[in-house]
Amino acid sequence: MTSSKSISVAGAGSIGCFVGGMLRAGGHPVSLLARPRLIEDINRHGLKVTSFEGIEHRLTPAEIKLSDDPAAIFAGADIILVTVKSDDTPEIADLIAQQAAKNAVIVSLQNGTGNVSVLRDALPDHDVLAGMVPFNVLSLGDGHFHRATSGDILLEKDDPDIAKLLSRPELVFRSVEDIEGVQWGKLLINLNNALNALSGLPLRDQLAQRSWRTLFADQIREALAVIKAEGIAPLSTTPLPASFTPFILKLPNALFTRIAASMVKIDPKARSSMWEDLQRGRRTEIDHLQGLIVALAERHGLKAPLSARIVALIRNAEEAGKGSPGLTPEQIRAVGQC
Ligand SMILES: NC(=O)C1=CN([C@@H]2O[C@H](COP(=O)(O)OP(=O)(O)OC[C@H]3O[C@@H](n4cnc5c(N)ncnc54)[C@H](OP(=O)(O)O)[C@@H]3O)[C@@H](O)[C@H]2O)C=CC1
Ligand SMILES: CC(C)(CO)C(=O)C(=O)O
Repeated sequence: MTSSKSISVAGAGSIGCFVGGMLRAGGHPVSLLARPRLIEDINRHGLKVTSFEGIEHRLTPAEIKLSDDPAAIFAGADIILVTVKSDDTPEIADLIAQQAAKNAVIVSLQNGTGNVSVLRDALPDHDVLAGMVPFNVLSLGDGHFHRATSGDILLEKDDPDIAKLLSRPELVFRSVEDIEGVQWGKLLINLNNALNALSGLPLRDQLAQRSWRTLFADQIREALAVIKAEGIAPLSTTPLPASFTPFILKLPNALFTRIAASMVKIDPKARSSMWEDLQRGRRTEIDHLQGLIVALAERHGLKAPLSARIVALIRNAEEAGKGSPGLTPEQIRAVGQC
């Protein structure tokens, strides 16, 4: 493999634009499959990628290929990064199947645990790799995408090593042996996406409050029991084992803040991707997060009342279409006395 690869982003939004922009700044030719409104934004303002540590790159529209036509974006791609929301994976997989060369490597950079099997089923002739993005990216408008928390992108081990090829000091990709464990570990962390979306608070303000962390911890405990029944061992992406996370979350504010600060950097603007979905009136990924826990609980004859409650509250918020309902942890628990 040569060092510069032609990279296509399948579904440019927060993650696709940030990762795509950083890879372009690192010298790879990058093309983005995007909606017309985003193409218009980037054509007008350029693509700006920034990060909480002070990184900033500005790319002119001439430096990045943009189109809403999958044929124009996927033909000639060496690597296709899938960055659509989970409900859109079947559709994007079909578009890739129709337009991409067979030697294109497909990398899912999505949350949830089911996207890679959807891609593999639709793309049997392709090498499909699982990936996991631990950090938060905000779409700030006018073609500006801001990375608001820390962490390296983790990829399933492959030969040749795609992680090594894509990695650069400003955006590290690392290959890991047990990507499935990592995905399940991330799912536990993503249980807070819905809480953050329901709260309407920036992540840092939300997690600074013990009552929110306790609710998050209770959800993790409920999910861990279900995941264990499924025979899965989730892997933590922090130095602490996944089973330890609820204990840390329940610590008093000052102690929690000190421990959390040593593990993750988080700037005041960070919010979950589900909050962004509610704000924009889009369908969320709730079925792939708490919804999956509820489905697995049913399969094993277990109960997951807290997850079920949160699914219902997110559904209500999606239907209302008014963004975050701004609930408190007490209001969330009171809905069903959890
Ligand atoms: N945002 C974050 O901070 C993080 C997100 N993730 C995960 O990464 C994945 C991507 O999330 P995120 O970047 O936030 O999602 P976004 O919704 O911001 O981006 C996906 C984009 O793809 C577009 N899209 C979908 N289908 C097509 C198509 N056929 N042609 C052109 N454009 C298309 C969507 O448009 P439209 O909305 O109009 O359909 C949307 O703009 C998710 O699984 C998420 O959970 C992981 C870590 C952090
Ligand atoms: C914020 C983060 C990184 C963890 O909740 C995320 O994965 C998301 O927003 O989807």
